[in-house]
Amino acid sequence: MIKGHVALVTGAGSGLGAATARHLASLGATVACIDLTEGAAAAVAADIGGLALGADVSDAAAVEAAFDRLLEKLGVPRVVVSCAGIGTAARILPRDGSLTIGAFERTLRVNLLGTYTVMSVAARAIAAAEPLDGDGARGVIINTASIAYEDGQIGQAAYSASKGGVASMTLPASRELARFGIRVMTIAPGLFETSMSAGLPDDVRAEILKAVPFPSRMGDANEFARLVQCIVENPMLNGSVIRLDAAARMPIK
Ligand SMILES: CCCCCCCCCCCCC[C@H](O)CC(=O)SCCNC(=O)CCNC(=O)[C@H](O)C(C)(C)COP(=O)(O)OP(=O)(O)OC[C@H]1O[C@@H](n2cnc3c(N)ncnc32)[C@H](O)[C@@H]1OP(=O)(O)O
Ligand SMILES: NC(=O)c1ccc[n+]([C@@H]2O[C@H](COP(=O)([O-])OP(=O)(O)OC[C@H]3O[C@@H](n4cnc5c(N)ncnc54)[C@H](O)[C@@H]3O)[C@@H](O)[C@H]2O)c1
Repeated sequence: MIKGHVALVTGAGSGLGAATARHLASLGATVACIDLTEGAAAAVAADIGGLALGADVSDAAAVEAAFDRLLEKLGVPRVVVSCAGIGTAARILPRDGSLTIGAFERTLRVNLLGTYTVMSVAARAIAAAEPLDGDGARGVIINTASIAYEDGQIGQAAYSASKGGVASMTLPASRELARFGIRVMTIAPGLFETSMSAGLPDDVRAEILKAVPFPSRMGDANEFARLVQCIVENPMLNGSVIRLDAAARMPIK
């Protein structure tokens, strides 16, 4: 389902998405790279001979338009990996008495609604495609949560809620899409070295790394990409959330 097929990666302009796009291309896939703007996806797409597409995943019309272009240029993707997302840090009750409802809404729109939107648009196209094997497999959708969906720190109520939603969607989505030969899996990474985690204050990062048993380090984006490959290549992986975290359990803050 990789070599000689089309794959779609969102958030492909950076970090885990970029590593995944590159890895799938190295395995022989033609990869469509979605990011906020076509320009943000362009460098990775150019490097791998893929297609750069610009779309805010929280904007359904933009996702549908980008997908229409993907179908026109490359055809139906059989592997869809949603990495697009934002990290949000905001207390429910900051000291200044402000309300952080806007941050909550934006976080849920991008991380949860955006993931659902991409999954919906992709599933509609994949379900109409020819089955690829004796099982009747047509494709696999891999979404990205975070260990924060279970170990959320102070200031991660919005982020953890968004990732908890992504994790909770996994089983019902896999149950529903099974009839179309589409598998749905979720990866919940621990702390990985990317632009997003670079935004963490050093003291926060240090405290988290103390709680990472082995290997006690930040993950490499290629280690995420290799799990994507494993999921695609093992048809018995369906409806599950895999923590990719070196046994980390995050501290309160
Ligand atoms: C300014 C920092 C921006 C950080 C950007 C981070 C971007 C997101 C990065 C994500 C990385 C990858 C994510 C991935 O999925 C893996 C992970 O999840 S790794 C874990 C990531 N962890 C976080 O993102 C932590 C998020 N939380 C925070 O960063 C902070 O909690 C905060 C929201 C920025 C607030 O910082 P504080 O240091 O707590 O500063 P405060 O000013 O809020 O508080 C200081 C002090 O005052 C006390 N206090 C606060 N509010 C009140 C109140 N309403 N009444 C009374 N007292 C209050 C508070 O208790 C503090 O004291 P202390 O906590 O020391 O007792
Ligand atoms: N880095 C980590 O430690 C870590 C850990 C757990 C989970 N995650 C999750 O992994 C995913 C990838 O994160 P990353 O670390 O590679 O971050 P990153 O910031 O390096 O990459 C995220 C990419 O998504 C894009 N993006 C953001 N909002 C978008 C939107 N609305 N529409 C389209 N594209 C959008 C960004 O432009 C960026 O290119 C995110 O969902 C993040 O929550 C990251």
